[in-house]
Amino acid sequence: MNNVVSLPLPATAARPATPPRLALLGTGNVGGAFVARCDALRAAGVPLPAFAWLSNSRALDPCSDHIPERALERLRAAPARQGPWSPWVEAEALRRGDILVDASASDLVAGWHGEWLARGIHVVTANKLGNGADLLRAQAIVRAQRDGGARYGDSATVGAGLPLLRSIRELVAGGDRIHAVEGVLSGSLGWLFNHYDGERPFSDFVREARDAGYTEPDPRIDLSGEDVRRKLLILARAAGLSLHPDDVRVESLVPEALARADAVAVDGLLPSLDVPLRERRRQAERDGARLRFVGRFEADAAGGIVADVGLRALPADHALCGGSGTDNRVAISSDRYREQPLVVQGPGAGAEVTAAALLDDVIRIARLPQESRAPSSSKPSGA
Ligand SMILES: NC(=O)C1=CN([C@@H]2O[C@H](COP(=O)(O)OP(=O)(O)OC[C@H]3O[C@@H](n4cnc5c(N)ncnc54)[C@H](OP(=O)(O)O)[C@@H]3O)[C@@H](O)[C@H]2O)C=CC1
Ligand SMILES: N[C@@H](CC=O)C(=O)O
Repeated sequence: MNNVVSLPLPATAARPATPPRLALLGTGNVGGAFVARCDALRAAGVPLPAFAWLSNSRALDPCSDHIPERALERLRAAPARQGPWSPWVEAEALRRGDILVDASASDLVAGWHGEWLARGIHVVTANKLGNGADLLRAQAIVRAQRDGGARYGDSATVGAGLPLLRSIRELVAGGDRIHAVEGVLSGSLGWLFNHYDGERPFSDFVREARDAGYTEPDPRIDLSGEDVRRKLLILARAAGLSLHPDDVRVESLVPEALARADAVAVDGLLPSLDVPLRERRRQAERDGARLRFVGRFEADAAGGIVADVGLRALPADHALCGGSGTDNRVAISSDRYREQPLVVQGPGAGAEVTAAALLDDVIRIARLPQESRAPSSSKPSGA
């Protein structure tokens, strides 16, 4: 698990009879929307596990007053810290059956997913770096589910909860081979190319998408195609394909200087996107085409896989040109959907839909009977 194995591990007591509790990592856009949705559902009478604690990179709050909104406020006001230490590392121990929600974009946190699962702690994540990055880490997560008997809720990682991953898993469980997945998998890039008019600078639109909470905390992760690569890896692995990050050819939109810049300099360098994107749009317009940022993998029966991510100029009546706003639009071809693919479309970014997907997974896990919530023989989902 890379650099995380040396950190002190919270002890996990085996107390299967106690009700599960929630722990939340990340108090940003998605974490905040998650807390707000928990409050709204509780007020509507939906039973939810209580919070054991909430945390961000700066502090941990045990939520002793049982008012998560206040804990959120305290955490957001916590002073900055130096160094790689994370407050939750020394937190009150999570127990077998508890549910850890990862609403961070942290590689360090993702490196812990397998560890928690192996200890019987369920992990529900919007963070794609668990099963959408290194193949060994994704495989360890599958093994840890099997060994620890805990569930991995990853609905929020692709399409912000759209029934994409679920559909692929159900097709595979039903005996289908997945032949191809192709589509607009980025909500922010979908929004950008739905709105970019070639008049106002592209960088203005990027700032709007960032301020609306559609982009990753660092918008270069979207603009470089990295976010789509991660989603493609998650989908391919759900389809049973052992795809490595380097197996995906990625065309980045980010000029070299912007790619190399420190985080604080990113905003000032966004205008370096403007001229190249204006030219791409003008050329597409001359050709009667539309720009769409597309991710695709195709797998043949012999195990060969082609996977790529990049900006394409598509005929205006192309199936992937449909949709609006932050819509994802994704075609899945399989044994049964050979001639006409199964198409899933809907909002693929935004804090509210993402938080709803996280909470759906939490509710699904919390409602499982105790014995199937944490048996040593429960079936793993994922890669
Ligand atoms: N926005 C969207 O539409 C979607 C987002 N996602 C995913 O949701 C995740 C969160 O996105 P978003 O809310 O926009 O991001 P934000 O930047 O708004 O929030 C990230 C949070 O993670 C916290 N964090 C960072 N490192 C650590 C750490 N080591 N331990 C604990 N907490 C940490 C940050 O803490 P601090 O405040 O101290 O910096 C911050 O509170 C990302 O992984 C993203 O890919 C998934 C689907 C859709
Ligand atoms: N930044 C992502 C958010 C959801 O995963 C996107 O643009 O789709």
